[in-house]
Amino acid sequence: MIVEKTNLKGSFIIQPRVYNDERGYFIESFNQKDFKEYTGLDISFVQDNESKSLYGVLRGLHFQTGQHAQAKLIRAIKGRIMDVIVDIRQGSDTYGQHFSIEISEENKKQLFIPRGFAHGFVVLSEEAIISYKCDNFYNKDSERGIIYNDSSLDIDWKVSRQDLIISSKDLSLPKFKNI
Ligand SMILES: Cc1cn([C@H]2C[C@H](O)[C@@H](COP(=O)(O)OP(=O)(O)O[C@H]3O[C@H](C)C(=O)[C@H](O)[C@H]3O)O2)c(=O)[nH]c1=O
Repeated sequence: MIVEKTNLKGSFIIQPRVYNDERGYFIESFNQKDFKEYTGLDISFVQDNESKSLYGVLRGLHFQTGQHAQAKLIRAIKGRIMDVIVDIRQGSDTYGQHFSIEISEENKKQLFIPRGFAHGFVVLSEEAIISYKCDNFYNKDSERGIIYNDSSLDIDWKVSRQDLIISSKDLSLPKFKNI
C-alpha cells in the first residue's frame, strides 16, 4: 500500500497492493488498520455507494453540510474518471483550491476525501463504475453543491462542453461564492 498526501490537507492518494496471478488480481480495497497506520486517521465508514456513468457524465460538485458532512474513499471498478475535490473548509489555508486526479480500473488509485470538501468527477472512458465509502449517512436535506464550471475554481474537466452530460439538478447549482 502506498499513501501520498495531496496539497489539500487531510486528503490522500492511496495505491493498494495488487496481487496478480494467472487467474486475475486481488486487492484489499480497504483495510481500517492499514488506513490508520498510513494516514493516522481513525475512520469508520457507514455507507458504500456505487454509480455507473457513461462517457462525459459529470456528477458534482456535491457536499453535505454541517453534522452530515461526509468523508469519502473513492475508486473506479470499471473505466476511468477524473476526480475533483474542492476545499470548502472555512479558515483552511487552501480554501477554494482544488485537486484533481485520474482514477481508473487500470491504475487502481483511490482518493480519500475528508469532510469539508465538495466532490465531483467526470467520466473519461466509454463508461465507468465508481464505488465509494462514506463515513456519514446520506442526508438529502443537507445536500448542497457548486456549479461545475464556476470560473473562480478554474477546474479543467478535460471533456469538451458539448460532450458533457450533466443533470438538471447539477446545472442549477450555485457559484462557489454563494454556497
Ligand atoms: C448520494 C445519494 C443519492 N441517493 C439517491 C438520490 C437520488 O434519487 C439518486 C441519485 O442521486 P444523485 O443524483 O444525487 O447522485 P450523484 O449525482 O451520483 O451524487 C453523488 O455524486 C457526487 C460525486 C458525490 O460525491 C456524492 O456522493 C453524491 O452527491 O440516488 C441515495 O439514495 N443515497 C445517496 O447517498
